[in-house]
Amino acid sequence: MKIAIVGTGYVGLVTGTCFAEMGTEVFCVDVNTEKIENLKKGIIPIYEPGLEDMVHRNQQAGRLQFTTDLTECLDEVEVLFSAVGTPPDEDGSADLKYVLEVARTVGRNMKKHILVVTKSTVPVGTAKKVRRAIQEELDKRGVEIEFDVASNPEFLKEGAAISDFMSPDRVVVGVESERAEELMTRLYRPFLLNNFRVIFMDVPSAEMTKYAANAMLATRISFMNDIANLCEIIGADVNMVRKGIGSDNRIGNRFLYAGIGYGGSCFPKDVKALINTAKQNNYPMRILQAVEEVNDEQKSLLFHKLEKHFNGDLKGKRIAIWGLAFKPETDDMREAPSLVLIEKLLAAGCEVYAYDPVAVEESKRRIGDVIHYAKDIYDAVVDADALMLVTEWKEFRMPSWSAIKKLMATPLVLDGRNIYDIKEMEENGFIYHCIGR
Ligand SMILES: NC(=O)C1=CN([C@@H]2O[C@H](COP(=O)(O)OP(=O)(O)OC[C@H]3O[C@@H](n4cnc5c(N)ncnc54)[C@H](O)[C@@H]3O)[C@@H](O)[C@H]2O)C=CC1
Ligand SMILES: O=C(O)[C@H]1O[C@H](OP(=O)(O)OP(=O)(O)OC[C@H]2O[C@@H](n3ccc(=O)[nH]c3=O)[C@H](O)[C@@H]2O)[C@H](O)[C@@H](O)[C@@H]1O
Repeated sequence: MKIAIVGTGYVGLVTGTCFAEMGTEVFCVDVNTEKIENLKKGIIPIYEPGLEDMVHRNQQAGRLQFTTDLTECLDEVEVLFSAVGTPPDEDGSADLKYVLEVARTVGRNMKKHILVVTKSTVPVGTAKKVRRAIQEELDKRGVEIEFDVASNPEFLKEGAAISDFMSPDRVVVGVESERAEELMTRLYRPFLLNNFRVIFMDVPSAEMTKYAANAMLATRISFMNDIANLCEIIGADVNMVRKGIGSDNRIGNRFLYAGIGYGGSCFPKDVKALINTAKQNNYPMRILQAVEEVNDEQKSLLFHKLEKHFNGDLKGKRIAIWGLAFKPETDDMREAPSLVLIEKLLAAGCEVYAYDPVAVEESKRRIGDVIHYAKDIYDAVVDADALMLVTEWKEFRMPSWSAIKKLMATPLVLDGRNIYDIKEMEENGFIYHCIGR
């Protein structure tokens, strides 16, 4: 089968490459000329483990092609996935301009039946708008061509995108016709040969499932951060509490890690969008409002701990930061807790020395040289008054504490991800603060 993926970002590039890996012939389309020219040369625009090799392999096999012109492949493909961005509008609702632009391009140029599948995260009702936009363009042309729309939200996580896509827990598909169901079954069967886990449903339910999943995961994180903050006040240890509750099958042990708040391109955006959808329908999402509030405050927690340690006097302090990306195994810094922390540190008159294994270029693009970039974890802590652990990259887990103690001006460590052992840190002579203990 031949398919097109429109939007070659995190989701589009991974989706296209994984479908090609299963033998599908894929055209990846993007309006960003530089991105497409680079991809044609095999240069991958994002850091995602395993992606580069897979792109090259499928490019060489001729199954994966890149273009800026959708009309080049529109006559050949049976299915078109739209995976363009849906950034938050000013009021927090999802901005659908790119999604509808793709729909209009399809309507203006299609010559035969096509199934248009929205993979982007979009509010309930979007498939209807996509259908209407395509139909309006067909009407303008005065032609009658059948087409289907479907919803297939994506659940991959950055940093684990390939394995999430290749072996998904489930695939959710909203359809309105048997033809669409049959096409989607053909596409996903190779991924789920022995245990077919495609859940077919109506389109609005599929659209809603995506927001409900992200909102539920964000809720777990804010809930645990709230519990952690209380643990700290009353003398309990959130790590123990996490183990204690996570071993209950009904709760499960994933996504229960307290920290300095969730970031990334999706949880913050999707929680806002769902609150907004509810508001537009005169329903208050009380739980999600609290989830957001807890998360916003949590991003400042490490800064407040630092402020408390130095009795509010941070002017001229030299602070080391380990980790800039919003989570490990990615260079993505969208809504990263590091950005909130850096802003506060600079406003308080600190000098910041940061290190991240892959996100330095992205940080320079976003905030430029307002901070110093260290060449490794040891370089970052030279003469530092405090070390703040922001992203739990594996390479930060077992540093040489004796070397670090010699390099730092003050042996103060603030761990925003609870990766170090309190006893060991104290034995090594550090003043150690973490979350929820
Ligand atoms: N990043 C993630 O981990 C996940 C994202 N999502 C959702 O998937 C969607 C895409 O997200 P990302 O891949 O992160 O976005 P992204 O910003 O990385 O990529 C979007 C791409 O679409 C392109 N584009 C915009 N308008 C276009 C048009 N008219 N024609 C062709 N290309 C166009 C842009 O140039 C860009 O390369 C969003 O709705 C997001 O919420 C869903 C699951 C996971
Ligand atoms: O819609 C999306 O874009 C995606 O959003 C998240 O994936 P992602 O944002 O890539 O990363 P996560 O691993 O979910 O982490 C999100 C944030 O939560 C934080 N987090 C995660 C887990 C946890 O226990 N505690 C915690 O603070 C992470 O540090 C990170 O800042 C979801 O996990 C994916 O299923 C979804 O497809």
